[in-house]
Amino acid sequence: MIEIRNAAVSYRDPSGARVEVAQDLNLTLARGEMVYLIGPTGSGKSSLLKLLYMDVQPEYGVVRVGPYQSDTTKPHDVPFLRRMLGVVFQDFQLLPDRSAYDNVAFALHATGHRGAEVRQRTMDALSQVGISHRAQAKPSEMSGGEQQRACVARAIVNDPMLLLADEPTGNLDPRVADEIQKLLIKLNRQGMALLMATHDYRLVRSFPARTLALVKGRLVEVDPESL
Ligand SMILES: Nc1ncnc2c1ncn2[C@@H]1O[C@H](COP(=O)(O)OP(=O)(O)OP(=O)(O)O)[C@@H](O)[C@H]1O
Repeated sequence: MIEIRNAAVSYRDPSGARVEVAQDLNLTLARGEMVYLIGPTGSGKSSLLKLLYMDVQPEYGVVRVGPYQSDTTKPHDVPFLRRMLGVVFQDFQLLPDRSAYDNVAFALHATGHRGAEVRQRTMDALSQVGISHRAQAKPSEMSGGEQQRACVARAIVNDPMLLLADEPTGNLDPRVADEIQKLLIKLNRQGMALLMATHDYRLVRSFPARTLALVKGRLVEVDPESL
């Protein structure tokens, strides 16, 4: 259902020269699978996630997400592809002047939902992440953990098949990081595939799952216990 085949990622440097970040990337994610993506800073973890939400096109090779394939998906189809994915970032990226409720409801409005359905689904998502009592709080009134829970609610409210998490615990202390990780694992067990980029080897050891490392531009399977 989710596949990267022989793909490479490259960018242009300021002089216009092509700089290859990753080559021969191969990844298959089964329905409901959980995978960690580790690697040193700058190794290309975020770029690999961007391949999947088609923010970056592969230099060569193919990316498939459900029925969408990178070489045939038109720009106007990308928003439909993204409805199948939820994305959570390290730096939350909540709208600062809106409540947790509005931040989550916004994602539903963007996909054409209206009225009572928005209210019901927004409150369900906030309940699932444990912050329904903070629905009216603005980001500045919420703890880091609460803000990340609101981001997770926003990411899951459209019921995605895959949750992409890019360093979701990077701004949180270890206790709160563990709570967020438990939340992501709970959602994964309910059937949502999870691909999580992280630097936090302590977290990977505490909650082991299939772990892939980006090493010199290539994906290598590693034993989480060995980290
Ligand atoms: N839009 C871009 N234009 C040019 N170079 C880029 C662009 N995005 C990323 N890069 C470069 O590609 C490389 C991989 O970046 P990427 O953000 O994917 O790595 P990462 O493993 O996620 O890093 P970190 O752990 O620090 O977040 C880096 O050298 C980065 O500078």
